[in-house]
Amino acid sequence: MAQIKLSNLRHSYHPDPKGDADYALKKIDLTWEDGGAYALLGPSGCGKSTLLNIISGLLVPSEGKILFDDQDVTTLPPAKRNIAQVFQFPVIYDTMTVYDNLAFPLRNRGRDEDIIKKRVTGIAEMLEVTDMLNVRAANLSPDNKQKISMGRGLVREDVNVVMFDEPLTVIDPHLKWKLRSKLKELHQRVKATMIYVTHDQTEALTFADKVVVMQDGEIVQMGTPVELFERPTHTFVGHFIGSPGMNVLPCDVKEGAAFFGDAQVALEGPAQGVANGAAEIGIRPEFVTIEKSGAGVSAQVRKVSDVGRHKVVEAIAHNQRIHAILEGEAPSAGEAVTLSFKQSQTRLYKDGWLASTPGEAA
Ligand SMILES: Nc1ncnc2c1ncn2[C@@H]1O[C@H](COP(=O)(O)OP(=O)(O)OP(=O)(O)O)[C@@H](O)[C@H]1O
Repeated sequence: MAQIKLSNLRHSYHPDPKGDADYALKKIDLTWEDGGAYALLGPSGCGKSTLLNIISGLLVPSEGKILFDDQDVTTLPPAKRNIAQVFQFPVIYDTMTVYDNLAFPLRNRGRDEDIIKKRVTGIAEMLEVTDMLNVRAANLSPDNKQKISMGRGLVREDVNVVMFDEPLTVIDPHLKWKLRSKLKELHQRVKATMIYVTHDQTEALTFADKVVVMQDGEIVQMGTPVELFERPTHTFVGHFIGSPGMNVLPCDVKEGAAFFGDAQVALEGPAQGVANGAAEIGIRPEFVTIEKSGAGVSAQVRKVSDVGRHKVVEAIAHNQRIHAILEGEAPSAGEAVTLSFKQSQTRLYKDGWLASTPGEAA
């Protein structure tokens, strides 16, 4: 196992990159601690595979370094990096038994059969595939094949990192949650450094202790699932995480106070150093309350969706769509209402980045 450090990393697929727009990875400084369970989360095209390929050695970055503990591996080929990878589609040998598939990475490294047996049966037990050990892999269902593929990634005890690249793509939706929680349990037992790449927030938040959120070649936040939910440091994180995501509303800042339309909105705390002019208010739907009348932002209900555990209300105010999550009774579409935002959860963002701090507002 190892700590993995990415230092001043940039990557461009252009032969002669000019500006930031030519870089698939803009500037990455990041440390993955030894034994951590990480998710790398972001939309399609944000640079996740590029970053993964740089860590695995399939790609040499245009600039910067990769360190495994203190060893500089920037130009080392994949075979010399001692990593395991689990891909979107199962990588297993159909003609071999499940046992031989799991044993393969160890036999490849010349391990004793005694040790192999111990590791293979241990991993099989964790994955709940012991009864399949003598079955030929060709006869397995797609999700069992992917389980074995994961097992092959986890069977070696000497890897620096295990990387999962969208490993649940081929899994039936009703089995996804099962494999997701299995993987989390495996991490707790195996204690290897794991990086799980996905564009699915549920997968990222259930698997990882820490989630790295990427957008457009940049890391916008690294934090625990709770941190990402409670204090998104960028509006992209607020919007991308949550269902529905954070409301991001244009506002006007005057001497540190934020105005949405003509109403002042009380912020969580001071927004020091934010110049007068356009900015954004961020408030999660969980912290928007709706009253039939009273003080607050005047709005009109556009739609109410019953999603089982709660209702999601979509209201319009100053031409902006605002979501609220309600547990009890909800208003009807077309009704005039007033919205209020829980002050301690109302944040100010400037140019996308968090600009308010908790405490007494100015
Ligand atoms: N081999 C390549 N040559 C040129 N451009 C590339 C190459 N691979 C990726 N890119 C570009 O680099 C950017 C990042 O792509 P990358 O595949 O790393 O993103 P991603 O987040 O993994 O997306 P996805 O989830 O769709 O795989 C994109 O703009 C993509 O078009």
